[in-house]
Amino acid sequence: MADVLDDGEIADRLPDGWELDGDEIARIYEFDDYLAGVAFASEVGEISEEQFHHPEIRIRYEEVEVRFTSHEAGGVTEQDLDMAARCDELR
Ligand SMILES: C[C@H](O)[C@H](O)[C@H]1CNC2=NC(N)=NC(=O)C2=N1
Repeated sequence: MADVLDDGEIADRLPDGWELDGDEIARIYEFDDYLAGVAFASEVGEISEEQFHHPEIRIRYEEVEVRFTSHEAGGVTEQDLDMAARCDELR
């Protein structure tokens, strides 16, 4: 099982635009219209299934919030940081 990172390690390595919120990392992506956000959420779902590491995704009008944590490990791990970078690459 992956090791949980401490707040300092996370702060040092969190990609721009992401924030640490408790035992999760989160980012809100903005879009010009609702369906662009829906399409992005679907792409996030696809890479999450590929990596078998799944976020909470909240789709709102013109924005999508993505939140990662490693449930089994009980906090933020390398996998979460990796998935954050992968989500950013979709933009
Ligand atoms: C049984 C467990 O849910 C699976 O091993 C995977 C599925 N996707 C997952 N996603 C996330 N974010 N954390 C997990 O610990 C996790 N575990």
